[in-house]
Amino acid sequence: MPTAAPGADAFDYVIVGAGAAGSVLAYRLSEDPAVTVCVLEAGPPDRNPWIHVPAGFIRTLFDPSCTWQFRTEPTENTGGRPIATTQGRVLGGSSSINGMIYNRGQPADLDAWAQRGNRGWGYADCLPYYRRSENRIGFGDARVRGRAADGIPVTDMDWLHPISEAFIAGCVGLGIPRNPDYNSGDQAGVGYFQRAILRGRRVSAARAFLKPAMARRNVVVRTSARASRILFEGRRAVGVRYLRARGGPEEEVRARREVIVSAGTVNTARLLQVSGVGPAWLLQRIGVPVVHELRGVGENFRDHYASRFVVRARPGVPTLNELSRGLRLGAEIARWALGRPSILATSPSHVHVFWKSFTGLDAPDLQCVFTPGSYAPGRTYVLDDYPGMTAGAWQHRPESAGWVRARSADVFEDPEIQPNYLSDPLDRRVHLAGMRLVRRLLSTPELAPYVERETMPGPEVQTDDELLDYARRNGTTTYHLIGTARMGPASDPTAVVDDRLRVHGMEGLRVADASIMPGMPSANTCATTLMIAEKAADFLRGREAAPAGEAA
Ligand SMILES: Cc1cc2nc3c(=O)[nH]c(=O)nc-3n(C[C@H](O)[C@H](O)[C@H](O)COP(=O)(O)OP(=O)(O)OC[C@H]3O[C@@H](n4cnc5c(N)ncnc54)[C@H](O)[C@@H]3O)c2cc1C
Repeated sequence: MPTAAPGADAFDYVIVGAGAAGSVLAYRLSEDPAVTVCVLEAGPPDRNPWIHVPAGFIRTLFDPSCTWQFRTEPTENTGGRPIATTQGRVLGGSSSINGMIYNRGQPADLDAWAQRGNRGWGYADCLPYYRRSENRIGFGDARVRGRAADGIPVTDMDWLHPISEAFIAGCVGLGIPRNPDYNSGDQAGVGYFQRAILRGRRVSAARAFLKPAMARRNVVVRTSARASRILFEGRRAVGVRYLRARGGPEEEVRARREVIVSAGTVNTARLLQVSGVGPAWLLQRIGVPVVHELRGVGENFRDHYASRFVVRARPGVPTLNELSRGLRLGAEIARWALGRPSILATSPSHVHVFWKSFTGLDAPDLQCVFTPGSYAPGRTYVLDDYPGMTAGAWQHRPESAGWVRARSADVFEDPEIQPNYLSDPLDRRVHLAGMRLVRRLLSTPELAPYVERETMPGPEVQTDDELLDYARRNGTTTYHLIGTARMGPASDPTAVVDDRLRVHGMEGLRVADASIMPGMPSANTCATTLMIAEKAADFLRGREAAPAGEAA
């Protein structure tokens, strides 16, 4: 039984991770002035100015001072390449470095969670929590969209490019309807993305939720505090040990009520493992005594794997590539400073297409994205020095699953991350259909006036084998990591948390972040993570579930 380290202090709740989920939890739990909350965050405060300028995404992604520069294990399906699955390591977590897209997915995603035995997680049950965490500014059905003053602002794209308009018109010409609100519960169609951007600035979960929480007297946030171990008395979590630097002295904070792990899909699994909760064989391998065997910890890892097509635009078309250089960039900066629409305040993807890999499907199984700019071959987010446009596609709900496994008990050593991208035959089939759809979307008569030629993969790549070979050698993550502490009933031997997010077999320990998702939403993952944290806050506060919303 661990004894309190010198200087240990105690709070009602200790939250590990000030990311998307941790920020919401800190805000909601501290609404009760009678409780105290401590948040441990491995990264620094979010003072880096590039975090707050939406276009700064390109810079922060590669900056190790505010990111975990994780790499996956190479496989044949990634052409022997490791893939950079970078995550945010800063206040706001990945919501401080992400693409800012707000996308809830499809009602059926959540209904499938409920069908797996997770009571209270159907779409109608979750809808009030999406609404609670959102402040939709713009069009939307009031029964579905949230207009909470303290929610994350979700605005419409305000910088519209003629190429994007032509791309959308081309999609409509192919029979894909224009969708006025893909977050309404009816996702199919084409249109502009909605974003967590307000008045030209990114609104991370830290800005929306953590900062207001920090203004309260009952919240303490410790930055550069990397949790190294959850402390247990028997099966009960009683606190957390953390390190300020590798090899430094361990400090300790005690939890009177509960420890909540919100460290993100990779780090949550790793922290549970190094604390003795996980597959016995793995704990033995890394030399950690077993507190409780749970073989699902770190398993069921999923991500979206995307392939992108690049088209060279006709000379003279001012795409993002030209607008982000020289005098034109100066003009864009001036527009941004004046609060006018500017490329500095856009999300990396501008247009969405949610569509089907074959006709006859009930709902889209593909997400396609389009941007009137292009990136240099093999280099993520470095713009080409000629006019270009990019479209990509990924499968909504991949079957391929992998794992996250600690390599040692040292939380400064990156864990093994194996997503097994494209390993399931269905995923390869849907991925191929997505690539062929993207090519069709880039070949419409409406877009033709802007198109010179396809440069990636290029017209010589035509057969299924050639396209898959291109996907294997050039595909990338979309950074939507989920599933390593999957929610499910105790009868499921691979479940990690129950439907109130309590870790099976333990007391005083919950997980609330993207890792609990039992299946991949048909979407980018931040909106659903915020919803999960809102629900977790109600569980922790012993509140009745919010009345179920309208099912779509
Ligand atoms: C580059 C990128 C682009 C993305 N684009 C989008 C998008 O456009 N739209 C969308 O919906 N989703 C997007 N996502 C995904 C989305 O941001 C995540 O799903 C979401 O942030 C997950 O929230 P989380 O709370 O689970 O983890 P995170 O937000 O990653 O937060 C986890 C926090 O825990 C901290 N932490 C980890 N380990 C420890 C430890 N041991 N001790 C203390 N603190 C610790 C981390 O530093 C981090 O701050 C993107 C993600 C990335 C990385």
